[in-house]
Amino acid sequence: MRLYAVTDRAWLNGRTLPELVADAIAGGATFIQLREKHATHDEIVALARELMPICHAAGVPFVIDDEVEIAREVGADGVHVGQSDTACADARRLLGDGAIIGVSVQTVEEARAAQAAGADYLGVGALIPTPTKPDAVDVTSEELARICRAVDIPVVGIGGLRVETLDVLANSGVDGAAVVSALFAADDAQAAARSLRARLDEMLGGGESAFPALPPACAALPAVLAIAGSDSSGGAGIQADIKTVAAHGLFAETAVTALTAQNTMGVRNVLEATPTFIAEQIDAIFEDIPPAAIKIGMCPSAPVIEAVADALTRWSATNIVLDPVMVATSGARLIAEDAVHALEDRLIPLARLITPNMPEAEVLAGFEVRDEKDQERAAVALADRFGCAVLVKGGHGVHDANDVLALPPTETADVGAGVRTTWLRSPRVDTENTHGTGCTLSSAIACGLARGLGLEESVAAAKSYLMGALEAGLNLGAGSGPIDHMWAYRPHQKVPV
Ligand SMILES: Cc1ncc(COP(=O)(O)OP(=O)(O)O)c(N)n1
Ligand SMILES: Cc1ncsc1CCOP(=O)(O)O
Ligand SMILES: [Mg+2]
Repeated sequence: MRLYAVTDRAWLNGRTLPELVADAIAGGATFIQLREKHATHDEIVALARELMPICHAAGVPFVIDDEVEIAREVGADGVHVGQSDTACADARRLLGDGAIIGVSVQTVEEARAAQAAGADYLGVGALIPTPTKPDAVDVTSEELARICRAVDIPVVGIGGLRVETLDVLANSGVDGAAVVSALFAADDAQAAARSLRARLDEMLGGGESAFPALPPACAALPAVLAIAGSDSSGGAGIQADIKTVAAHGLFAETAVTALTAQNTMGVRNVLEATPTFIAEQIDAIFEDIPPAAIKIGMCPSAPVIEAVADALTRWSATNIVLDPVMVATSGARLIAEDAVHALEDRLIPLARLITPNMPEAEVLAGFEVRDEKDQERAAVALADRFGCAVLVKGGHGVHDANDVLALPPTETADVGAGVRTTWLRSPRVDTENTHGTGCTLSSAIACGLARGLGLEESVAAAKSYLMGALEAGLNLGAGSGPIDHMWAYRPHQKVPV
């Protein structure tokens, strides 16, 4: 809701509304509302049908002002209604749970009532009197701030907002600005959107989100299943997976393979779940809310690996990212020899991607992996042998964290060709607090796949997310502490490139 564009054909001057909307989106508009007070029913329908594909191609939600029936007729993402329009609860009944319903409010009482009636966001204004809506009720910046504090749904300010007046939003708690004339009366809507967006990002923090936008009106949230062990200290394992999936705006599911008693200084004890119970968890999940992607972490023994592989085969699971947790950073082996064989024979063949660190790559490849040349050779050998993509992580390097991704022909759509490799290079973040980085990276990759991103894109986005979590500089516990999974939600957080 950062830059919410509300249309008006009053200033077309030979241009078309679809052109202006496309320009506004190209300049950084994040939300579009069709508001044409002088258009007929048929004109609004025709305009909506032209604008909707432009918005959706860019992942931008599209709602219509006032006209609930038309929103339903054309399949818009939702409506925006005022205090004297169709009531929010009626709009919800007509459009269903998946629709986006915005409500204009001018007071805290109206804001609370709208939220209680099921509004998804609020428009508050006019903050500055504006000829675009001469009948608007004026709202002070103080009331805007009170409204933002009173509700927990997003709020956008509206009315007289231009780059020079955006300061009225400062420190109010708003999520964004809604503008009409600042965009649609501008000679260059794209440039205008860019300036507004830049100023808003500067004022409200953030900027480019680390997370790709969810599809609008997302009634069926993609689920990501983590099959892994619990880390009582919360930084790694299932806990890191849940936080990562939630931070990506997705729905986390879990099948717990083992409980560990641990903190940032070490693991004190492990209690393995029985293979039968692990299978029961996976079956329960697939029978009800099948995941769009799966991350597999700690599978401590051969019977656990067999149970997981059998269950995933039974459900023809896809988009599996396997973090072959075998060797601790200290070099200690974490799973038994026969478990390594079970991993190779049963689980790796089901994976779309495996993410070994250098010591793990060494165990799987059967030769020393000490430098970038070895890293690449191991990635190619493993991708060849298992037919899946392989990310050999270089987090053990002194100065850098360069990872190599080997893609088998099935991932490159180049069936005649062999394995292709690509390097993802980044500086090493100077911190001791790296507990849970492997778990976090593999879950974040699964999130990308669940959203429908390609494998390379998912890996790049996940690496960027992990960098942000490391750079956030969280410093908890006496040992190697956890990273900040929610870093991108903290105001004014620096965003990595
Ligand atoms: C984002 C946003 N906020 C407020 C309004 C105003 O809605 P309303 O009060 O119903 O007035 P009209 O737009 O219908 O004149 C809005 N449209 N969008
Ligand atoms: C629809 C609306 N609701 C309150 S003010 C307003 C119009 C805002 O127009 P502008 O951005 O041109 O001032
Ligand atoms: Mg209205």
